[in-house]
Amino acid sequence: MRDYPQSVLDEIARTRAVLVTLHAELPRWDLVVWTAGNVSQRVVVGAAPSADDLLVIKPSGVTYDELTPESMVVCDLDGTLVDGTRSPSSDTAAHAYVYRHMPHIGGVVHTHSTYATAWAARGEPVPCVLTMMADEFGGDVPIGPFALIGDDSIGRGIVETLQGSRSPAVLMRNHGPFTIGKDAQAAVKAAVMVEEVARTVHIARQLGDTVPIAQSDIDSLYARYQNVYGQDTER
Ligand SMILES: O=C(CO)[C@@H](O)[C@H](O)COP(=O)(O)O
Repeated sequence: MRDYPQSVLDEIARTRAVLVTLHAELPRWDLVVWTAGNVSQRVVVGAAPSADDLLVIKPSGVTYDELTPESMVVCDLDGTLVDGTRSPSSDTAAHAYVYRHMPHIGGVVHTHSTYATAWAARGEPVPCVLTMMADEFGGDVPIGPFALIGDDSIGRGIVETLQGSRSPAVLMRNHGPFTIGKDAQAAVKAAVMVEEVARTVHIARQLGDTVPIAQSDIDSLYARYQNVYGQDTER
């Protein structure tokens, strides 16, 4: 790690602390059990995001209450360990692939949250029938391909599915949700939101047919939420 400038080392230390807080959000919102799931954040090494960047991620198989800044693992974007006393998450290759191929993405989250994973088990996209879905996902929550862990397959499935979508979430078939964002906090928010809408639409389906939203309305809602919501001009 000594080959990196102090500014990068400082950002790594800050990111390690941020990731402890963000990992705690997964059990807080009932998105994981035991050691399932993981959160990572990109650390930009040069003047702009590139394949030379680093990622910080949780150690594999460690329970959430044991996570500390020091336990967080640093890898390069080939998934090779750069700094850490434990093995990196078993999903590190998937996170690294996303960062290599989506330079605008700064955070990746994976959970096994119940309702989103149930949709993944059925291989059916969550239809955009809620204004909240239009706001957050700009349309349906897509299904990604079945992919075995251990190489670039999961990461490739995430990127191939999301590159053409406004959604920050993909339901990898038979596995569960992966979410992306400008940073890890944005990706954690998407993980919370995808479980919420997966649950609501599931319950709606149990009560009867859902009613689609016109594409023009989805586009209008998405544009407002992404560009106006929460800003001073909203008030
Ligand atoms: O989905 C998987 C494995 O298929 C992972 O999310 C595990 O559930 C958590 O693995 P670690 O991050 O602890 O290695």
